[in-house]
Amino acid sequence: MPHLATTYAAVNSLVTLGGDKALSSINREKLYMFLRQMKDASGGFRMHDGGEIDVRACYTAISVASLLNILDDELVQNVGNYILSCQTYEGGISGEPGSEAHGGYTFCGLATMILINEVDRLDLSSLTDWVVFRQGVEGGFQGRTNKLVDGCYSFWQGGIFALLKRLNSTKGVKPIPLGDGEGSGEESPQTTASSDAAGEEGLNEDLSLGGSHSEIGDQHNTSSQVNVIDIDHNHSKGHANVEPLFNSLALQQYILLCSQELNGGLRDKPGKSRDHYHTCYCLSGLSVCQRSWLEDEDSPPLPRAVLGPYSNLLEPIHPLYNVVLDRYWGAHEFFTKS
Ligand SMILES: CC(C)=CCC/C(C)=C/CC/C(C)=C/COP(=O)(O)OP(=O)(O)O
Ligand SMILES: [Zn+2]
Repeated sequence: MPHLATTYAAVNSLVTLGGDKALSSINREKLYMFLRQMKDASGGFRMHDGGEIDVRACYTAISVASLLNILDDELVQNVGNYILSCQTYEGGISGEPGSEAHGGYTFCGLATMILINEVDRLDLSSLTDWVVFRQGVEGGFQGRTNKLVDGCYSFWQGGIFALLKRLNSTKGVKPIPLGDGEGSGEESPQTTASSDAAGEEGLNEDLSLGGSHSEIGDQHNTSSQVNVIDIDHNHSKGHANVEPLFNSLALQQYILLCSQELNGGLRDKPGKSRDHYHTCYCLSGLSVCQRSWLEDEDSPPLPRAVLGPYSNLLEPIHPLYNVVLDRYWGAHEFFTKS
């Protein structure tokens, strides 16, 4: 049975492999049809035929569609309303309406809202307030209030900071219209999340977030205002620094010293076993954390921002999709042309 989680993992894996052979092996027409079949009348998505509707399904569907350049109005319709209905009184986002705010779903919800260009509809101030209190004394993040820290939240919560930082950086999200170019030039509203990260040098410079989606043939209606962002890493502006809204060195300490298994691989916490899931999300969390002082993602972090030897520095990732940044650009170019 096709499933959105495995679809997301497979597409990200192929993008990570990169190259024409891997990228052209994805049947985008059939994948688009699958995504349409998973779309629910509520606006949300199901994980699989007859499966659960939740924020993770919305993210995996929209992320894959965006990465493959098959995102259109039909897929986007009412997703934003569904995600909004999951933002809780605490400020974070739950898996389904009425559930508890959780880091995994908050990342998924925030990233989805950015990808569909509706992030300004969330209460970003209370979301920021919620996430800044999720770092434990151990240095790692917990997924939800009063729970234990766990290495995988280094990305789910740490990735939220990476996204908020870009939204906060005065440059905002530049809408790129699909199809006929209608609506171009409009700036989306700036977010008002905590401005603590601002105030340092370089924050008034342009970090445009822009991208474009093309159609697969004439199949999809892409005529209206479906927008997407790409984080533009092409502006080199030296070493502008912003203070992260969490303790970056403490998180790196937790990942490297508590989550790392001496024989290789990473884990939730000492006493737990290593696995691929925690290895992936601890490393992605470490990568965004090492760059949390940087306003400009294009320049390398200063040595003091990287815990331990500078050889600990990981490849940058794209924080919306969680793929190595270089490979994201390869896929972006490939699917923009084809
Ligand atoms: C794209 C993708 C794979 C998204 C998944 C997002 C994600 C990690 C969602 C969290 C799921 C969940 C119910 C965790 C609680 O488990 P728990 O009660 O064992 O953990 P906790 O005590 O830390 O809350
Ligand atoms: Zn975990």
